[in-house]
Amino acid sequence: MPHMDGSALHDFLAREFPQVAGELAVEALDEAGITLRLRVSERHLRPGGTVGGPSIFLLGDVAAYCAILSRIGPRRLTVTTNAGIDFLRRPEAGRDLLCRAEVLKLGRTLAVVDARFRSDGDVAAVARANFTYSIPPDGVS
Ligand SMILES: CC(C)(COP(=O)(O)OP(=O)(O)OC[C@H]1O[C@@H](n2cnc3c(N)ncnc32)[C@H](O)[C@@H]1OP(=O)(O)O)[C@@H](O)C(=O)NCCC(=O)NCCSC(=O)Cc1ccccc1
Repeated sequence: MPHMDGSALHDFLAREFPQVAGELAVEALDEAGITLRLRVSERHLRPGGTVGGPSIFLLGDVAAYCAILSRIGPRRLTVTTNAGIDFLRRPEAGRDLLCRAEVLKLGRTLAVVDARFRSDGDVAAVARANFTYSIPPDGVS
């Protein structure tokens, strides 16, 4: 069983990361990972009218963070130490973005997460990313 379910993750983000919590929603959560939705609005668009890279990265970073916290509990100081992203296709402006983030390895100090992004209603990936996080030492949350 996960240490944090979708509702607990939602409450955690609302409390700890209110800057973005309102535009993100947990779609699905299971043992392997999470699907997080970005409610796309005007502020996520780049010149040309497609969803911009910073917004895609934000969605992936929070999805990966939540995938890890669902397994280890609310360790706030779990921090991103490495990330790489391939932008494959232009996501459409008028559709939400979904990110599926799966924990490939959960160690004592490092967690490695694989993420795929698609526009809602499409199957083709618009981006893929890898994230590594440092899990804080015992006693540091
Ligand atoms: C801390 C570490 C990852 C590793 O450090 P090292 O090279 O091993 O050693 P160093 O001497 O520098 O520090 C050791 C001291 O640090 C304390 N400690 C605290 N936490 C941790 C931890 N997790 N892991 C390890 N240590 C941790 C620890 O108790 C110790 O304290 P002490 O000395 O005994 O009193 C460092 O490279 C760093 O901070 N990098 C920048 C990371 C960054 O800013 N990322 C971007 C933003 S993150 C984000 O946005 C996430 C997010 C996503 C989505 C949504 C929301 C959030």
